Amino acid sequence: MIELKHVSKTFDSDSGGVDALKDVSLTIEDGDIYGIIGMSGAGKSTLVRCINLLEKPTAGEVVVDGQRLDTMTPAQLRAARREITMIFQRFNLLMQRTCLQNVCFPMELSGVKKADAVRRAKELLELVGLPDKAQAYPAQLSGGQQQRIAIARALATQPKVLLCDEATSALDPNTTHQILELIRDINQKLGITVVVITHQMSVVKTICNHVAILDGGVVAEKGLVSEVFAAPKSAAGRRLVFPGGADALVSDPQAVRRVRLTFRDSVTTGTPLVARLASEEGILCTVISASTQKLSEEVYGSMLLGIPSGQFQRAMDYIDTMSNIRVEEVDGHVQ
Ligand SMILES: Nc1ncnc2c1ncn2[C@@H]1O[C@H](COP(=O)(O)OP(=O)(O)OP(=O)(O)O)[C@@H](O)[C@H]1O
Repeated sequence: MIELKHVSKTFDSDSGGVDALKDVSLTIEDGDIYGIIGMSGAGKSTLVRCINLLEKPTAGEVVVDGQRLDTMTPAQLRAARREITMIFQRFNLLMQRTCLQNVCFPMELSGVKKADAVRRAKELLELVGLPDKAQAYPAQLSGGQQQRIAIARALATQPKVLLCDEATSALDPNTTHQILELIRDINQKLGITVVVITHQMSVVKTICNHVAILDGGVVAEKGLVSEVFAAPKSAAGRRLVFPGGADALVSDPQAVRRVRLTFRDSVTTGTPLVARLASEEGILCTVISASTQKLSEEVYGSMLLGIPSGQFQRAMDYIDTMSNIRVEEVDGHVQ
């Protein structure tokens, strides 16, 4: 289990301190795939670097597998870091070494005998689907293949935790999908806990079970991906899940009040709500935006309606009678 308890990180800069993380508390269970998402500058990289103590928190505790990392000696920390490995957006492979030598490298550092290291490296190249690239150099590989080698190298010390810092951000959508499949496969086969840092919703939706949304160094909300993404409660969550600030331009806030409806399951998403409001209640709403998404094999719908101000309460009472629909009024900025 990874536990961050009231972690804060302040960087010194010429113009004063920068509070990159403010009182962040998170628990990531063993074997989970946990996404940390947020806009640029939200503190994602700082957070992930605090998990393996590449950054030392200014305050708070980092506990991995029951061991408190932030009070360890450098030697203890080096040993603990073998269990917490990391992959990066730019792969960070050693370009003068072959793929096999890259995968052997962390084993060399930790004193594994050469023959054993080579045997394990070959198994890992097999696991990531590139057994034939052992003697190739990184520059001879595509970005997706380089990330596979980086994953093999990260697994060389038999870690318990794999940290992925924007690991697919430099890849095209198809390759991204393949790498995410590989990470999920490794999580299932080896039981490794995975922490995914990303600014892409699609990445979190594809592989994560849980997610925390970071905003300005603070955890704005956290929970199951299906729950957070179906009905985000925080302003930062709504900005991520329902982008489209232009919505505010397409209806007159003086004449209509806006509500966001979120639906769960295919029966509810199939309900002709707008038509029923019109035919049964005589309320003519405008649909400002609407979408459906699939999360964890469930279908979720979201619709932003403009309801004529004079009929607002009647419409809300009617919608309240329907099951599996969550309704909330949103302000003029449509968050
Ligand atoms: N070494 C540093 N010195 C000073 N400020 C820093 C340092 N590292 C990060 N920061 C600041 O901390 C804040 C959080 O940065 P961080 O890189 O963690 O965000 P991020 O969410 O990962 O952003 P991005 O998605 O753009 O990488 C930013 O304001 C950044 O400028």
